Amino acid sequence: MKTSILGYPRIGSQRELKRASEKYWKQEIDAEELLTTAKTIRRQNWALQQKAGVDYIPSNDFSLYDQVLDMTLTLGCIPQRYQQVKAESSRLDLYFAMARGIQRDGYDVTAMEMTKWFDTNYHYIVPEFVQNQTFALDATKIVGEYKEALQLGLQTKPVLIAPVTFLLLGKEKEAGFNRLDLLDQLLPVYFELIDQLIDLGATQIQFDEPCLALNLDTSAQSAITQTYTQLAHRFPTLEIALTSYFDCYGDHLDRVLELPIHSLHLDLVRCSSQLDDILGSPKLNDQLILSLGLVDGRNVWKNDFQSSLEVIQRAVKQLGGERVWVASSCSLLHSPCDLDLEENNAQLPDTVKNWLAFAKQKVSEVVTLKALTVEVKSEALVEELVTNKKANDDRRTSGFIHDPKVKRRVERLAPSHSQRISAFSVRQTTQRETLKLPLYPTTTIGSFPQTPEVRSWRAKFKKGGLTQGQYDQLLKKETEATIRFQEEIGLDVLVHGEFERNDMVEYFGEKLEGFVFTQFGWVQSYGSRCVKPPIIFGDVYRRQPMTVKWSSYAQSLTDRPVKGMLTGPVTILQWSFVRNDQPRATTCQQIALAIRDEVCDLEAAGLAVIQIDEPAIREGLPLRREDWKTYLDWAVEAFRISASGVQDGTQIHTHMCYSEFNDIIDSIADMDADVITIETSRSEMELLDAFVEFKYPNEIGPGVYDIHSPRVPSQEEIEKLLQRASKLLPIGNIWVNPDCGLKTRQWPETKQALLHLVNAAKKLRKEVVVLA
Ligand SMILES: Nc1nc2c(c(=O)[nH]1)N[C@@H](CNc1ccc(C(=O)N[C@@H](CCC(=O)N[C@@H](CCC(=O)N[C@@H](CCC(=O)O)C(=O)O)C(=O)O)C(=O)O)cc1)CN2
Ligand code: MET
Ligand SMILES: [Zn+2]
Repeated sequence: MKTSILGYPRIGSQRELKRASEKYWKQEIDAEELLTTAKTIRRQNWALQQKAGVDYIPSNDFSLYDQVLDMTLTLGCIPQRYQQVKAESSRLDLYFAMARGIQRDGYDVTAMEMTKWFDTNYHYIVPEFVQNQTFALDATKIVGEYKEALQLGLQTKPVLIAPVTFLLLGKEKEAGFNRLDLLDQLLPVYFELIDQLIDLGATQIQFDEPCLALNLDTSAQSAITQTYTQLAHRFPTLEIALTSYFDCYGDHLDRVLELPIHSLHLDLVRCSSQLDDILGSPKLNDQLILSLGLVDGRNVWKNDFQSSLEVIQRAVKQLGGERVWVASSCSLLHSPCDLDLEENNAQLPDTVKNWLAFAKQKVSEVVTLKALTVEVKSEALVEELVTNKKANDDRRTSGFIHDPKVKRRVERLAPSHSQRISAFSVRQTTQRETLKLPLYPTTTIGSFPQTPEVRSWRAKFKKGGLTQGQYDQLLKKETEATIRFQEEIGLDVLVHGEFERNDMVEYFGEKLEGFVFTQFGWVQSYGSRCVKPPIIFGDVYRRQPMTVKWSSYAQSLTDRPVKGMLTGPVTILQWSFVRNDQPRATTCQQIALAIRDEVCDLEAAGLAVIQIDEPAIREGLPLRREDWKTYLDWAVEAFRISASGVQDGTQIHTHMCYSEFNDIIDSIADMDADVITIETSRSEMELLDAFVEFKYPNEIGPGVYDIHSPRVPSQEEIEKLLQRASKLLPIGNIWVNPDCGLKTRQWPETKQALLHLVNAAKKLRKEVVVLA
């Protein structure tokens, strides 16, 4: 029996990589210093897994920004617009230009598109393909990291984003071809890469094909067969570890069982039934190794050894120990690094802490599970089993997590709780009378730059260096300055700026009951950006108003409407680590009721516009279509519960980034928000198609400013986007806004970009008047 880890977090347990890359981008350190930091992290990760006794330790799971972008560069799939950067800059700077865009030294090139990695809060950079796409190998990174590990005496298992998934994750940038048609040209480049790795001594390669967790059309299905047939033919001795995760193989199961592969990985956390499906399948040959993904890479709860051991034993009984591996369910990229760092965390009671395991602990769990299966049980091992059972029993029976009041309120939910008083058309008329906004009303998505100063005040306050009064005073000043700025440039619906929030989810978690927090539980979201998801361990309710103070303060400063700003129930759920002892739908209803109370309190405090952000609603969609309806039903219902406590005149906004809504547009419409602001600018309004086709009835603000890049869009660019939107949507329904919040931006670029945005809206208003 062997143990295997699919990937380890690469930000460093103290976010060393984040700090180094941000310094590099600001030109405060040179490439060498950044690369040294990266190397240290890799070495620590490998050492940790080696010390724990993992058999198959991954390499190329490290990335300076994103593993898909790494593969894009490795395969030489560099879009035309970067050719000049490529010719004139280092590989590193080309890489970052593709990830973030570049607007300096005479360059002005937009970034590549970024989107969600399956149903996670991780984002990858979308490969771009053209009809006459060519590929060319640049093995620098993969080979470099493989050699680096060799020098440390370690033979690793390189991890590759595999060919079919690579193509499917990308996008055709021209009409007239299908990206899967590129497979024949792509495979030889993979072969060349594999040749090099084998020459260096690699015996096993992990081929990540998570597209196998999705519904695939017949051409994608045959692409899988073609790829692995050719690979096996070309490399007869290579141990092909075919890896998918996040859901079952489903319909693809027979196909993958027929592939000439060495091992097949199963995510048994997301799909516990598939082991028995496979063990019972006549297609299972007598050599295939099963990699049992039992240790959850997506959540923070301790593994339940007893039930994992039952699963392992079932597999071993039929296959023999040689054909069974114990593994993490997916890459540990989605787990926080190390629970041991939470030693002095007052916000994480020992009771709850004892129920948790982070990446480092999960590595040990994988190893311990093997030991418990194959070794003669030493006293220490028995002790581990007993302690683990105690922790799991304790969580199951803890009085800490159940609150009858909360459960009763959820049980009493009635259809009227998710229904606004009047239909949208009636509400729109009322809101037009009361809000008196111009055509093309302008607004922002909520947050303004979280400057190092703002973050340092919070850090100081948390450490006791500032009193509550001093901290509030500083935040008030920042809020007031932001209100004044918005008035000055002429925005129509203002926001308070969210300066008091560390993060749009963690902040609400801190205000709600049923959550605990880590101090160092960072998880990469994209590039250098990390989140610290709160942990929902028990029933959720609201103790007291959470945002009313800041919103009403901001409203008191101005005659223009200020938009109250809340995170919606589905997003709070999706971006937290969620208890697994009750359905997610139930936890979501509890959160929805808490947000509903807040919405009503904001209305009562005089806020006429309230935004309930649901950027994660699309991301939470199950990977397989057959599971969509159930999810969408409860997710939309939860949003409606949170939004439906107000009068007709109160305008409810929602906001969603990553707006690939084609398949779920009816559910988006069903949320019935008065206004939805969405992300569209990087895709040049393409993402609006769904709304147009559906004849989406409510108001809509397609983003016209890509806030994920420091690049400032010109007024003309914004006008063009608005003109395009105006051809597609009823003009009276169009809002003008950025793609998303501005917290990651700096003030100078924010000011310029928003000024361009407001001026573009003004220009369009005039044009419409002329036309009329
Ligand atoms: N949860 C979540 N998911 C999301 C988003 C989001 O906003 N939140 N947005 C989308 C895009 N993803 C994003 C993810 C993170 C960030 C982001 O800005 N993260 C910040 C951290 C935010 C945070 O928690 N900040 C804390 C802690 C800040 C910090 O690092 N403090 C310093 C101390 C600073 C000092 O002493 O001066 C430290 O701990 O070392 C705070 O402000 O209080 C970052 O990586 O830099 C942005 C977008 C999708 N998913
Ligand atoms: C990821 S969606 C962000 C919405 C939030 N109101 C903000 O502006 O930051
Ligand atoms: Zn957003």
